[in-house]
Amino acid sequence: MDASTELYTEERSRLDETFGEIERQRAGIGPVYYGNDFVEQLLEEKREETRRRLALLGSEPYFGRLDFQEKGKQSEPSSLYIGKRGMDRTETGEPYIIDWRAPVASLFYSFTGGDAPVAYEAPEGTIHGEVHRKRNLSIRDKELQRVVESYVRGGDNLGLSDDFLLYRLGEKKDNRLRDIVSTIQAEQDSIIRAPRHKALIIQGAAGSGKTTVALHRLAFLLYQYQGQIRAERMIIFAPNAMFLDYISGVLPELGVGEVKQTTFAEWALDRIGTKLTLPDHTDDKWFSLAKKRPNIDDETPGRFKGSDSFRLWLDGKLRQYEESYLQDHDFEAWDRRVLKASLIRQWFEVEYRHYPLAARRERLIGRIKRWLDMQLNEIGDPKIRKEKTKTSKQKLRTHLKKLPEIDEVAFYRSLFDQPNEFVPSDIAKETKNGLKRGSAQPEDLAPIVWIRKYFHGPEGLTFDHVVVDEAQDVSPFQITLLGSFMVEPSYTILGDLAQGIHAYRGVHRWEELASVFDENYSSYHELKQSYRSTLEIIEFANRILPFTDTGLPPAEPVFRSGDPVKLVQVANDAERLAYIRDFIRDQQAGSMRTISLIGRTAEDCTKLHERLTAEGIDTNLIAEGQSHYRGGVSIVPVHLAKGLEFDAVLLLDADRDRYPASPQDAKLLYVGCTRALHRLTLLHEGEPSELVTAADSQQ
Ligand SMILES: Nc1ncnc2c1ncn2[C@@H]1O[C@H](COP(=O)(O)OP(=O)(O)OP(=O)(O)O)[C@@H](O)[C@H]1O
Repeated sequence: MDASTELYTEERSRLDETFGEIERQRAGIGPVYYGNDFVEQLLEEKREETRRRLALLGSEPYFGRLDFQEKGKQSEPSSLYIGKRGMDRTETGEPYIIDWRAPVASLFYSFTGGDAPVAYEAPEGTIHGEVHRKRNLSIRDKELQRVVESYVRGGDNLGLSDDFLLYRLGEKKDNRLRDIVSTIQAEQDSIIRAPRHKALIIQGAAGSGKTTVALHRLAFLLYQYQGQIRAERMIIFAPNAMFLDYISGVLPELGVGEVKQTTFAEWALDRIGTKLTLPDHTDDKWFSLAKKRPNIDDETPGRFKGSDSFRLWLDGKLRQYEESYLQDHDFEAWDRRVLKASLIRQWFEVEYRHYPLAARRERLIGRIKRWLDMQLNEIGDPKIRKEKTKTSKQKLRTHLKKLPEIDEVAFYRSLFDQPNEFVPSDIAKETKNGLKRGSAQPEDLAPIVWIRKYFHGPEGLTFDHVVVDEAQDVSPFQITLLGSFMVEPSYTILGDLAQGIHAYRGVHRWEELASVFDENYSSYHELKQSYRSTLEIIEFANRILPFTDTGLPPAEPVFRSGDPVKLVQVANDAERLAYIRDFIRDQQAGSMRTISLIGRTAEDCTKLHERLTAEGIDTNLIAEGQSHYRGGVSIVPVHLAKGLEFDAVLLLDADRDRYPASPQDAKLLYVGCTRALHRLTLLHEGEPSELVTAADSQQ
C-alpha cells in the first residue's frame, strides 16, 4: 500500500466509525414530541437542536485533523478532528469532533508549520504543546474525496503545505458565497477570534475574505459568548439587497441563521416609519462618465451630512430645542384654579429629566390631565362639574398646543427652513425642497434616526454586535449612530479604500471612522493576502492601484497561477458583439459556472442585454435595487459588481474616454478586474485606457 492509500484507508475507517456514532446518537434522541407537557416541550427544543447539529454533521462531519501533544501530559498526541459543529462520544463524554470555534481548534488555523512549541488560549489559561500532524480532509455527501497531509512533525516539510487551500480556491463558483471553515488562514483567524468588546477596523485587499471573515466572526462570537450575546441582537449592514442575497447562505451553513442582515437604508427607514421615501438612482450621477461627474469635497452633501462636525452641530440644535421646548405658561382651568407654570416646569425639568424628550412630553401631558381631573373631582355639584369639565377641557386642548408634537422629520426639516451659519446654502435648499415632497437623500437617514433616538431613546433596540461590510462607503455619523444602540462598542468594520467608489458619501481615510471611538476600543488591521483571483489577475489589478490615490500596498496573491489577463481590441460594434458571444460560449465550454460581462454604465448594460436577448442569448441583467443574484451569465454595471465574484469576467469598454486615469475611474476599474476568479479579459474599441495600458505593461 503506498503512503497516500494508507492515509486514505486510515481516514476512511475513522469516517465510517464517525457515521456509526452519529447514527447511534440520532437513534438515541427518540421520536419528536407533539404533546402538551411544558417540560417535555422544553426538552424537545433541546432535542431538536441536537437533531439539527447531527444533521449538519451527517454529510460532512469534519474537515481537518490535528494531532496535538499537550505539554505535561504523558499520553500519546491526541487526534483532534475539527468540524463545523462539535460532538462528544456518548459513552465516554469525550470530545469526538471539535467545533471549529473551540479554543483548541484555533491551533488548526494559527499553526504555520515548523517544529517549534505552540500554544493556545483556553478559559483555564494558556495551553502549551506540540503539533505532530495536520491533515485536511474533504468529505462531500458522506464520501471522503481527498486527504492532504499538510504537516508531519520531523518530516521533510518545507513549511506548511498550501495544497488544500489551492484546491479549494481552484473550484468554480455558483451563485452564493460559501463558508471557509476548512481553510481559514492565520491572519483571518486572528480577526475572527478577536475579543468582543472592540471596534475592529479592517482594511482588506479585494478578495482577501473580508465578507467571509465577518460572517465567520459572528458565528465565533455566538459560540464564545454563549448566554451573553444573542443572534437576534447581531446585525450585518451590507451595501444592497442583492449582495445580502449573495451572502445569505453562509450563516445558516455555519448554523447561526438568525442574525439580521440588512442595508443601512432599509434599517433606517424601518425606524422612521413610512414618513419618507428615497428616490431611485440617486447615485447615478457619480458613476456617469468623467466629464458629467460632480467634484467631491467636504461640502459634497453625503460627506457633509455624514461628518462628525455635522453631528455635533445637530446635537447643539437638539439641546437648544429641548431646553426651549417648555414655555412658561400657567394653566388656568377656571377662575383661581391655576396650575402654576413653575410647577409644570418642576415636573418637566426635575421629575422627568431622565426621560427622552418625547416621553417627558407625554408624562407631562398625562400629569396635567390628572391634575385637572383631581380639581374637577373636588366639585360636589354634578351640574357645575359637568359645565367646568367642558370648558376646562377645551382650555386644556388650547394649552397643550404649546407642547407641540415631537417629530424627527419635522425637526430635521425645520433646520433647513432658515438660512443658517453652518449648512452650505445649496445643501440647505436641496434638503428643504426634497423633504417638502416627502423625499430624503440617503445621507439624511443617519441624522433623522439620530434625532429620533434623541427624542424617543433606543425604543428597546440594543445591538450585541454590529458588522459593517464595505465600510469605506459609510460615514462617521452612521457608525456613531449604530454605536449609540450598544452598551459597549462591539463592531467589525471591514472595507477597502481602493474600492471606495462611493467617495461622495464614504470615508477617504480609516482615521475618519477610528476617530469616533475611544482609542482603547478600536484597533486597525490589514488583510493583504488575496484569495479570490489568480496570480495573473491580482498582479494586473495591483498595477491599477497607484492610480486610486489611496496609497494602499499591493494585494499579495496566493500562488495560484492561471491564464494571462487578455487585452483585446475590436474594430467596430459588430466585432464587439461577436467577441462577446464567443466569450460566453468559450467560457461555458471551459466549465466556468459564473460569467460576467461588466459594463461601464447602467445604460450600456441595458443596451447590451437587449441586443443579446434579441439574439437568443440568455443573460441576467443586474440593475440597481435588484434583490436576487441569479448566477449564470450576468451583465452588470461596474459600480454594482462590487462585492460579487465570477469565474470569468469580460470587462467591456476599457477605452481611454470611458476609464480616464482619475482616482474614481481607477477605483471602478480596480473593482471590475478584481471580480474575476479564474479568467479576465478586457475589451476596447478605441485607444485603451491609460490605466489598462499601465496594468498590462509588465505581463
Ligand atoms: N481562507 C480562505 N479559504 C478559501 N477561500 C477563501 C479564503 N478566504 C477567502 N476566500 C475566498 O475568496 C473569495 C473572496 O472572499 P470575500 O468575498 O469574502 O472577500 P472580500 O475581501 O470581501 O472581497 P471584495 O472586497 O473584493 O469584495 C471568496 O470566494 C472566498 O470564499
